[in-house]
Amino acid sequence: MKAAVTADNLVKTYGSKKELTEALKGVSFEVERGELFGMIGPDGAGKTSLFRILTTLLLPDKGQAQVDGYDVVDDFKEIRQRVGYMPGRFSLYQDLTVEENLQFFATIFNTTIEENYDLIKDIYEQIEPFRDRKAGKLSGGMKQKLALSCALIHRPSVLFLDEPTTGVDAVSRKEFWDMLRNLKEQGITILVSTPYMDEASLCDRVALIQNGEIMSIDTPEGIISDFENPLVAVKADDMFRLLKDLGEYPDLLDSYAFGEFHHAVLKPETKEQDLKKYLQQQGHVSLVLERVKPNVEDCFIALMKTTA
Ligand SMILES: Nc1ncnc2c1ncn2[C@@H]1O[C@H](COP(=O)(O)OP(=O)(O)OP(=O)(O)O)[C@@H](O)[C@H]1O
Repeated sequence: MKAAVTADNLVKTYGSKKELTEALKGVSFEVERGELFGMIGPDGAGKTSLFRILTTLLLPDKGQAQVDGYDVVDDFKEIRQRVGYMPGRFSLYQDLTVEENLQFFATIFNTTIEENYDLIKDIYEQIEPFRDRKAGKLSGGMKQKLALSCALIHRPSVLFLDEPTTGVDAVSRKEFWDMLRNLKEQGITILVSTPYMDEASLCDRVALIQNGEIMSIDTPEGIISDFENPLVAVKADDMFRLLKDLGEYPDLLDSYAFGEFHHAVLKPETKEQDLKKYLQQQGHVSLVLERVKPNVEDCFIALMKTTA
């Protein structure tokens, strides 16, 4: 069976020669049917450009892509019937009510709410009590649920969600990922983009994207297992001076602020105790230094440095 999505060397540039932005610099990847696939990268990495190409809203300059077996340029009409797309800024009609929005999306896809209600039931039921409220008057979490219901109402086989959890509170974010897992169980292939590295662990596989290039594609566990060097978390009273002193330690590969700690990547074979002694000699007080397991954000930072 063919993959749900195949991208082969996609290139997209904006602007003219004077001011050229290379949004995608030859992006290739595949998503299997039924996968929950995360495209993870910061603002400006190229995620929106990529999703727009795959949903036939933007033409690539070079390269090819297929969605559900159809070519994104030649077969755009077929693809539009088969994909659901939830853009970063929800594509809701603010002046229409919840129910009118859903009705509208059902009508343009030549279907009815009733026909596919089983697919959206669990999601839509949560906002149904507000079905007469204008979309513009909904909370962020409710808008997100309505936008997802609208993107699903024609029962797409591949669903593209562009930064669906950006600016959404932690509880709604968690609920949203639970909804995605339920949809995956119903056989829908899902591509979701996010700038939140902690959401990587919720995907089957992820691609880490930066500056229009995919740096790595793997399961979240696979990405983490590629991080081979010892990693320590360090904190002390003077965090600013601590980062500076870490930067001067010869057996360190990298150091960066990480929440309430700094993370320090040691050269292989380097002993944490030696680093601790060095920092104590530098006069750091309330020093805490502990070996930690890397997470996807550490891997992203390490890959950024090696591909820069
Ligand atoms: N219409 C456009 N004209 C010029 N430059 C653009 C246009 N759209 C995007 N870009 C630039 O292309 C690059 C990739 O943008 P894109 O929106 O695809 O990335 P992104 O990862 O989705 O980030 P964001 O979350 O900020 O949308 C950025 O440098 C952006 O400024």
